[in-house]
Amino acid sequence: MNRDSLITLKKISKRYGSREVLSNISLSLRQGECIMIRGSNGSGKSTLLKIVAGLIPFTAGERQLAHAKLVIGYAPDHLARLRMTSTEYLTHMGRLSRMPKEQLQTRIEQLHAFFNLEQSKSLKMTHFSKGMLQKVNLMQATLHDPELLVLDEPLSGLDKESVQHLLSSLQQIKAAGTSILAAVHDTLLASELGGTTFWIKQGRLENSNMQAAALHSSQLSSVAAAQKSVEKGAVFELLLELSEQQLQHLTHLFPEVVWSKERHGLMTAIVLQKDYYSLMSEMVQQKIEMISLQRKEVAK
Ligand SMILES: Nc1ncnc2c1ncn2[C@@H]1O[C@H](COP(=O)(O)OP(=O)(O)OP(=O)(O)O)[C@@H](O)[C@H]1O
Repeated sequence: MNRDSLITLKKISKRYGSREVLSNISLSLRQGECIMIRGSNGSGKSTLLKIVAGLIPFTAGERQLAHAKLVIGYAPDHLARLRMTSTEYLTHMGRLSRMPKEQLQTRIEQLHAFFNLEQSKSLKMTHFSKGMLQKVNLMQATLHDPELLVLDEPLSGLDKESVQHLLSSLQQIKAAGTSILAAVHDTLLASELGGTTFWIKQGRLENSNMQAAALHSSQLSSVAAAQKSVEKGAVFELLLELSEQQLQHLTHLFPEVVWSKERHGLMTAIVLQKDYYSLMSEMVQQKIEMISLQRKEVAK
């Protein structure tokens, strides 16, 4: 195991019955690092996160921790609207893990202040909005001040204001040195927290930064090399001006488009031929401004 790594997965595979969901996955996460995991529904993101968090067993491979007492916080993709207050819920969670009473009380106070939920700490969670529930979900994950935070789609289904609150909380958590591993459906969290994005495709892990770097090269040969594994034909490089919401929308509709941030808030999209016409028509509908377009032929 790399000396700087908090956690390393080596050739991990996971089967549910006869179905292999994860195949030969290797991944290493260092202190302070952020890693985003993307993939279509059912591709195995949650399964991978639960393995990292130590919540489920795996079929083959190795999971190595930097030290035996590594604290990992895990936030599932949603928290139920429980018939208790956030204080009662967090107290219950803290007691389950035998946190000393006074330390637990202080920490719960701190977390309500940090997530701006002080006003609601005596309110039953049945009255909470999705954004408030997601904050409590993050509060339970950070209760023990984890070195690694594992988050399953932390921003999904939230309104713009809740997203902004959570993003700034996560930025502060990251700035304090916590490593973050998150399953995400779009580029928003990655663009705010930075780090590396991986895709799970057919049970295997692919590094999308490597894919993007290869596709970005002005050398036609490297475009061809990156493309070869996907399909033959042309690729299109678009420079676009679009809002975060429009970016999320397009990412959701076209998961194979590779995005990267440029200066002055512009984005480059590398688009495969098969997605090109539907992406263009979606852009017209969304009134997205295109600054430039380049077609790059791939030699067959
Ligand atoms: N406990 C389980 N028993 C059997 N199959 C399971 C179990 N948990 C998950 N699966 C299956 O494993 C596959 C991967 O599921 P997983 O929840 O990890 O995907 P995901 O990428 O997180 O999906 P989504 O984006 O929809 O949340 C799916 O086909 C799912 O049905």
